[in-house]
Amino acid sequence: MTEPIFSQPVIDIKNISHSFKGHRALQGVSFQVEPQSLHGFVGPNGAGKTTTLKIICTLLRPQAGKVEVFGNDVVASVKEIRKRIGFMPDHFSTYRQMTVFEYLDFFGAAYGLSLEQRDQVINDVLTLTDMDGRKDSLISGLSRGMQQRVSLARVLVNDPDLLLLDEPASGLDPRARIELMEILQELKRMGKTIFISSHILSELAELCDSVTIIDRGKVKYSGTMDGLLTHEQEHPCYKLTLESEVEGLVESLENEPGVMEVEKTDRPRELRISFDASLTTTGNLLSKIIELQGEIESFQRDKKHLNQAFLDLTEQGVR
Ligand SMILES: Nc1ncnc2c1ncn2[C@@H]1O[C@H](COP(=O)(O)OP(=O)(O)OP(=O)(O)O)[C@@H](O)[C@H]1O
Repeated sequence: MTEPIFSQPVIDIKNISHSFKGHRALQGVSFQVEPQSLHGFVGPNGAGKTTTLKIICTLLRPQAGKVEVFGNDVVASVKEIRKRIGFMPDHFSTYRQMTVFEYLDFFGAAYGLSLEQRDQVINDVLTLTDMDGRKDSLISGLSRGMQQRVSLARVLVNDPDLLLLDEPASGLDPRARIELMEILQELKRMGKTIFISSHILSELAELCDSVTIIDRGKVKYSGTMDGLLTHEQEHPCYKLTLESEVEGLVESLENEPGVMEVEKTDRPRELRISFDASLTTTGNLLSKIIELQGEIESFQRDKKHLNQAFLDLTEQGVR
């Protein structure tokens, strides 16, 4: 893994507020995004995600507060910032009657790349987004998942250090979603910082290192994913996979003090166990499982449980 290039936060938001015709879309929002991290930005519809993204990528000036991207002020250093970021909006804009190559070539030219550079860059970004074979396809004929990947390829044309993605997974089927997440992980490995908005926390839980949760224009949490778990950790939930079935294990665990629920998941030999942390510990649970002759294959925190944390923090919760 490469060492972080920047010691300062890539995005530093200090106390920004923004209103539209008297409606307060953002109220005193502050948070930071660390270099080379995958940072989730989660909130229900209308929470203020797009407004914040637009401010970060210099499309909207904050009415109060200060935003720095790579240490540059978003109001004073628009050009410097734009050179280093790539913004992917939540909808595919026009250009549907172009081929994938024409579309990327158009943006490459707009970024001032020469003909030779464009050929090279377009091949690279199509390989990265797994769209090699689709160079000559019309954009209008591509599936939504493929259009999202072309949109991502477009964002990569100027080799940005920071990617800002507005709801990139919305409307994608599970397979396309997984493929997109894999591409984002690869981009992170390449040293890019990725800021990704979503209204579904579970969609980002496995992917992101850190997360900011926003609701009705106010930040409810900002920090590591694991920190979010500890933040709301009164009733933690773990997934247990056993080497082999153990008869009566579910019932025995359910009778343990502090255990709230034990349920079998769709996967073979996998159980989901939630408990009251003030009454028992993971150590107690593991001891009990071993005592009952359970051979443990894996025992890990269930990140889907994060949805509960999100519901606790926001009034509307996840859809
Ligand atoms: N141009 C605008 N004019 C008036 N109101 C606006 C404008 N843009 C956003 N808003 C309002 O500001 C609030 C925040 O909107 P924003 O689009 O930032 O939320 P969001 O979290 O991105 O929502 P969604 O998930 O639905 O896209 C909403 O109440 C929205 O209606």
